Amino acid sequence: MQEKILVLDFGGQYNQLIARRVREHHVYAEIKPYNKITVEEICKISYKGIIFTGGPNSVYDNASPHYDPDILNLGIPILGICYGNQLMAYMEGGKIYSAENSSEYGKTSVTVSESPLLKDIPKNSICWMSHTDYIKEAPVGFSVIARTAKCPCAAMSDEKRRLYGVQFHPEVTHTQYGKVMLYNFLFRICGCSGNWKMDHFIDKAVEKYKTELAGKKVLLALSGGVDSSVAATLLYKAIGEDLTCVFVDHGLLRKNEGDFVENTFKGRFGMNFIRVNAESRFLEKLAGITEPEQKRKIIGEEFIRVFEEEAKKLGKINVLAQGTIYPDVVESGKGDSATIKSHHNVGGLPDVISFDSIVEPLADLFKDEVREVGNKLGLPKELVYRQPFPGPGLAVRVIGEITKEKLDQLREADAIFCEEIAKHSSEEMTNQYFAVLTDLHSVGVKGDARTYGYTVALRAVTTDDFMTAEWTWLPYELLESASSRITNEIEQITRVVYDITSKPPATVEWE
Ligand SMILES: Nc1ncnc2c1ncn2[C@@H]1O[C@H](COP(=O)(O)OP(=O)(O)OP(=O)(O)O)[C@@H](O)[C@H]1O
Ligand SMILES: O=c1[nH]c(=O)c2[nH+]cn([C@@H]3O[C@H](COP(=O)(O)O)[C@@H](O)[C@H]3O)c2[nH]1
Ligand SMILES: NC(=O)CC[C@H](N)C(=O)O
Ligand SMILES: [Mg+2]
Repeated sequence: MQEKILVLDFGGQYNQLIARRVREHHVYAEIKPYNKITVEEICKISYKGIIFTGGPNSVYDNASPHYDPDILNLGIPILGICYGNQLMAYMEGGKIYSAENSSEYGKTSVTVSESPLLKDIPKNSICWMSHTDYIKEAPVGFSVIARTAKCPCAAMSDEKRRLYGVQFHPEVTHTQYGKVMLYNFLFRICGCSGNWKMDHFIDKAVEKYKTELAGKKVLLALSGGVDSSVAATLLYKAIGEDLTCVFVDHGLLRKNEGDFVENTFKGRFGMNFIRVNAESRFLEKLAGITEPEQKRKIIGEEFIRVFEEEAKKLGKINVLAQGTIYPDVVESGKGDSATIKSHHNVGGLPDVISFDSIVEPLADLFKDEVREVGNKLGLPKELVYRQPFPGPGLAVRVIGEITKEKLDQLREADAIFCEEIAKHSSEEMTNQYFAVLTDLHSVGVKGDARTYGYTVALRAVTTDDFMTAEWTWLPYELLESASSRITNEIEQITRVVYDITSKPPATVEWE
């Protein structure tokens, strides 16, 4: 029988990441919402282990999600992460507090003691935190097995009952020994053997869509980014000529991007390709709008209206396909997860759509898994390793009201920053980099005269899955030449700052 791990979902941002990390150890993992599976069902499936995820709630709120206490009596090893850890401590009689200065976000030094969960991990290392509440006293029967400066119980265990909890996130790569901890849990504690292999995702998907979409025509929203290009190639393999790719130039693209996408796709890969120039209608709809969520919703709706019009022109097309990936879904708020931002292709979709169905072949995958699929499909490297670019484009990088003039300035600033990164051969250091036109004016002096112009923020991040990220330590010389060129070459920009915030607590984009 196939070994399985249950990931019990309390609404954390990293649930799919936990499943994926387990997958990387060749153990199959299944995610279930905490209230959608009973203890009897858990017993019947005979899971090798259970992982409680993090979540946005506080355990002492009566309305917060709780598990059935019998779950601890099944004899199945359990690992609680963050909220899952706090919940286990709380329900077993430990003390959970929240204090103004108890929050920890991002990289944190942790000191561990001996435990099967922490085998082969040095006494001092770095873990990744994202919490406000903390366990002040572990429950009776549990020992404290890790501490940080602010967290008196950063990990706990009841070895006899094989119950473990960690306050930090072993599933994110920034936790130095997270992978080892999960290995220890799966192999030393749950006794897994690791015989599961990632099935041939491509073959399975192609088979599935061949059947599901037989006789149907599909319009694929193609941005020229990694995700939709991979989705297009996958669907083209399944349905060939019945696929039409529509690329919308909404006037919110980077410098020369529309032409790049058109030149890359037109007449290549054999796919039907249409470019729609829609700048004026997008800018009209966005005029005067400053609130980020409202911008995203307007763009999400306008995209769909364009796709509907194109579908009508082409005859009967009932299916819309998008390159949605898992992080788009989770940040838009799903189940018990908090809404961080409505990605235009998920939370920003309008309620009424004329397509019968939406197909998203990559919705369970992370960016780096999508790239792996792209490589296997033989897509060119410059496409597979393109840095991501959000569907709402520069609309979420012009803070405040959007105007064509501001967009043009930002396009220039962004192009200069990108050129300088290339000139300093720093592309390998960073996974995404761009300029933001802030809404802030500041006083400057150019040619002995007073100026009062815009402030541009530069952002570069290092990450593999875009769920968490660190700001990139770009060389000072690069930052200096980018700043000097931007303020010299673009008259209205008088100040340049560099964003040094990790995710969390910030996000990659500013809006
Ligand atoms: N300009 C566009 N024209 C048509 N469809 C788009 C456009 N921008 C985004 N989309 C659709 O929205 C989806 C989500 O956008 P997103 O930017 O997350 O993905 P992507 O552009 O495919 O990849 P990447 O994350 O690498 O930029 C895309 O996969 C695509 O289906
Ligand atoms: O298609 C998209 N539609 C959106 O609305 C959107 N918002 C953010 N992003 C991209 O997602 C990654 C994570 O970004 P955040 O930390 O800002 O959420 C980063 O790579 C962002 O560029 C988006 N992509
Ligand atoms: N990431 C989490 O699971 C956070 C748990 C809880 N909401 C806290 O802030 O402490
Ligand atoms: Mg994109």
